[in-house]
Amino acid sequence: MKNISVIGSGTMGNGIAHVFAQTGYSVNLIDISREALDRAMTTIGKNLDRLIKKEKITEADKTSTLGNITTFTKLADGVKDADLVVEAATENMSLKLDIFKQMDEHTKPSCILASNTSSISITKIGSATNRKDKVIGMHFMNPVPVMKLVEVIRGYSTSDETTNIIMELSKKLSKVPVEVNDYPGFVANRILMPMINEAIYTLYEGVAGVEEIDTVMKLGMAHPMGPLQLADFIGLDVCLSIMRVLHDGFGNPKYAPCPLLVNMVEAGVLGAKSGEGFYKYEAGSKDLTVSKQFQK
Ligand SMILES: CC(=O)CC(=O)SCCNC(=O)CCNC(=O)[C@H](O)C(C)(C)COP(=O)(O)OP(=O)(O)OC[C@H]1O[C@@H](n2cnc3c(N)ncnc32)[C@H](O)[C@@H]1OP(=O)(O)O
Ligand SMILES: NC(=O)C1=CN([C@@H]2O[C@H](COP(=O)(O)OP(=O)(O)OC[C@H]3O[C@@H](n4cnc5c(N)ncnc54)[C@H](OP(=O)(O)O)[C@@H]3O)[C@@H](O)[C@H]2O)C=CC1
Repeated sequence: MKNISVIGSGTMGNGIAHVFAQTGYSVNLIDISREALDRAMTTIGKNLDRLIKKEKITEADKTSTLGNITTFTKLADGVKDADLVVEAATENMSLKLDIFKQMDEHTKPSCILASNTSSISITKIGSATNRKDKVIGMHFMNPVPVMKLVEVIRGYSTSDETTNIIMELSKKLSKVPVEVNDYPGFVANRILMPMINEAIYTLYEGVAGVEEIDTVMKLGMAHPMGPLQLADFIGLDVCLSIMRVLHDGFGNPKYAPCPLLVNMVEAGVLGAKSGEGFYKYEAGSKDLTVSKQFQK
């Protein structure tokens, strides 16, 4: 396996492109938006600079990593030589079905088609292709260059061969793969997202404020980030999409998304990527200030 294409260059796509390129793979990074691609290359450059500062890599490593990445705005051009495509576009079922249909048309028949989806059925995504055995979930965690886990999700028809290739490839990226079956939210978000949703309900019901909720979970449970800060970090739109997949998939009211989460997403308040969520985010500042909306 030599050529990797990554579709979507947002929060996750840039990190996935980064780790493949740093491991020596040739990466085609594809997004519909040229600005998103430019932003992604700037982010990858900054994250490589962090590693240089910590003397983990050299300037020459940075140059070769960036040199391994080529950007494209047309899917057909970016995937034609791929041995593996990792789709990391917006968490939306119809969008993913359309992208997988296009991937199936424009890639070599031997190419494996993976999705970084947080929760959407790999079996359903596979149904948009004529190679269901080669469709798999390759779920990286955010921030991709730092987090060790890759959740590898087998769809109903995913072959042993495809699963083994992706398990071994994840190890080559210095990650730890864990194989799971294809049910809503898989394992990671079946457990994480109801906790985040419950933290939002706790705020919504006035049990405690933003900082208090996050402090309880950071100091009481040794979480590196409180659940509200983590929701901002993941993206509130992504959190809402995942809760909807759990709610629809299991039909159990315990997964109903908190109305406050729904309202925030409808208002375009999406967390760190939009500059505001439960906290305010200013470019270049590491300070965390609670959003005006939630100040006492
Ligand atoms: C929604 C889904 O489907 C699945 C998901 O991804 S759920 C989200 C999973 N992720 C988490 O739970 C993350 C929780 N948060 C954390 O682990 C930490 O807060 C964090 C790693 C993000 C930052 O850690 P921190 O100690 O506060 O900050 P900081 O000291 O600056 O960074 C720690 C390390 O991460 C690196 N880092 C931090 N943010 C980074 C980023 N965005 N990209 C690349 N590297 C980053 C730093 O360079 C630093 O590296 P070293 O250990 O080599 O020094
Ligand atoms: N955020 C997280 O913590 C995690 C997210 N995930 C999953 O990763 C995937 C990506 O999420 P995330 O990176 O957060 O999302 P972002 O919104 O940050 O990025 C998605 C990117 O995909 C682009 N895009 C939309 N449609 C297309 C298309 N047809 N072709 C190519 N690119 C397209 C978007 O462009 P535009 O902005 O112009 O629409 C945007 O640049 C989702 O499936 C999500 O569930 C998995 C693990 C963690």
